[in-house]
Amino acid sequence: MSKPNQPAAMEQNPADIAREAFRRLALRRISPTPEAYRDIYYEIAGIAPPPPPALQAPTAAPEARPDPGPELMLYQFANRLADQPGDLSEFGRRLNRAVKGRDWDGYARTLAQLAERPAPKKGIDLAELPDGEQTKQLRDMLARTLTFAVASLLNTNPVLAMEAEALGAATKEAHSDAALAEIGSRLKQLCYQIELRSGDQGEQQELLLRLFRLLLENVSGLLDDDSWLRGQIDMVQELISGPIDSRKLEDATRSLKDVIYKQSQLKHGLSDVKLTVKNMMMTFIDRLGQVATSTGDFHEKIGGYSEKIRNADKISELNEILDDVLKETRIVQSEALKARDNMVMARQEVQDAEARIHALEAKLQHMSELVREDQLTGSLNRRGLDDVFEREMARADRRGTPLCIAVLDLDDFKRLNDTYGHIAGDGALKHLVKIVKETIRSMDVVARFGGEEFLILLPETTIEAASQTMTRLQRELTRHFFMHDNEKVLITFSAGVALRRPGEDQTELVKRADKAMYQAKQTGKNRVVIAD
Ligand SMILES: Nc1nc2c(ncn2[C@@H]2O[C@H](COP(=O)(O)OP(=O)(O)OP(=O)(O)O)[C@@H](O)[C@H]2O)c(=O)[nH]1
Repeated sequence: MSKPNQPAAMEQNPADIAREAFRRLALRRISPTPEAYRDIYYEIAGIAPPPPPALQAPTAAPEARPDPGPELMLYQFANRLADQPGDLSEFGRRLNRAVKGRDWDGYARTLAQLAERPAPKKGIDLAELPDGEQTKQLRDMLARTLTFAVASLLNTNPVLAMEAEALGAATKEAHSDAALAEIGSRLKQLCYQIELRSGDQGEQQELLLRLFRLLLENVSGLLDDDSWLRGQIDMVQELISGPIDSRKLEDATRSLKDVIYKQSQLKHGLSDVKLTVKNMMMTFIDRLGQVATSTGDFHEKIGGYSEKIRNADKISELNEILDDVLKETRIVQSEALKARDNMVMARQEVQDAEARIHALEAKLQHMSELVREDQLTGSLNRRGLDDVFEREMARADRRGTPLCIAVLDLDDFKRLNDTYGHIAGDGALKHLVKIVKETIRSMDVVARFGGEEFLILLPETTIEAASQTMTRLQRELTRHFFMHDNEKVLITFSAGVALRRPGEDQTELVKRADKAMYQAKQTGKNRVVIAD
């Protein structure tokens, strides 16, 4: 505010002093003459009154300054007020007119109106007026909010944080409409930017949480067996399911660290166990291979298993391989283990000795079987069959191998006899035995059971294989006809096959096979029926 040239005591606020002077005149019910005003004015200002001035009529020269003294002061006050912006200037002009017209009542009325004038309205240049107490507080609060609160909340975005601080500083200085309008627009822009960023941040947080949940689900998928770890994972999932705060995140991190530590321990332990099992199995297979060198394709299979074990990377795979190995091993196991050391040490000697023994045995067997043969067909007779039966049952029991028999009966043999004669019938029986011997294995034995009925003994044979052998024999008979007087005679037979039950004797077994053979007869002949 520019200051006029006037006494020191007046420098404080002549308008206020003038206003107070008129208030006191009114209170004391004193007429507002210049003299009365002057006395009270100097009383309020606390200075000695000057000697009475010689008044000069302001009407004589309207633009001329009045003489110094109260009128001059009233004149000066009016002029200064007229220089003020807004409605103050109108008050100034009215006071000026009153001074010039020496209309002291009018001057007093105008001053009273000035005193009662409401607070300045919007539109007055605030730069020229001091802040009210509330405005000051509000301005301060806004500046602090921007400088400290908003700026520190924006610490992840330095550009916006700096703008918030700059706005805080500008708010303290902005006293004009234009400055406030500019701050308002910058504030609006800042709010818009913050809103944008907070949307992005929320989206990023959601994406991170989704990623985290996905990881947790995968980790828990790896932990089928461990209830402790599953509990930890569930806890972490529960922690992040609700609203997230830093405490919850800390808890989740701690729990997850425990899980990761335990998991790494488990993984380490698991690979150790796998390696140990692998090595154990390799050693086992190597030893088995050494023991079983003479067991032909078993040895090759064992080699294959070693390779499989080397390539296996799951315990479950190793288990499957071990099962297969054990299955293969079971057959040779008992013999292989019994003869293990001797076989390795003196394999060649054993093989030679075995060969000699076999030759000798075969010779002996042939000789003994001569008196046990059926004279017509060359198959075993019943006595021979009984001996072989006894031997094969004992062997099957010892080895735990299956033993099957088949009972064969030629179909319509009576008609053949009747048609071609008995000699032809005999020839047909011999032809049958010849084809049987060519079809069955060397270890199988055929015996004539009586009349046109035969029995075939099939050691180490499953019931399915026995049945297939009989069907194959029927096929062979249709391919190799019995020839009588250059005539092709088709011989067929019906058969019943039976697998010996554990401990079952010869009579029971033959009875079951016989029953099955009769079923084959009754259901059309030239058939094979498996006994119950
Ligand atoms: N040539 C000859 N015939 C025999 C011999 N032993 C038994 N037979 C005959 O074989 C025939 C058996 O006849 P059946 O028991 O009625 O049986 P089938 O005619 O074969 O009739 P199905 O068994 O029902 O097919 C009888 O005629 C016996 O005489 C033998 O050593 N030589």
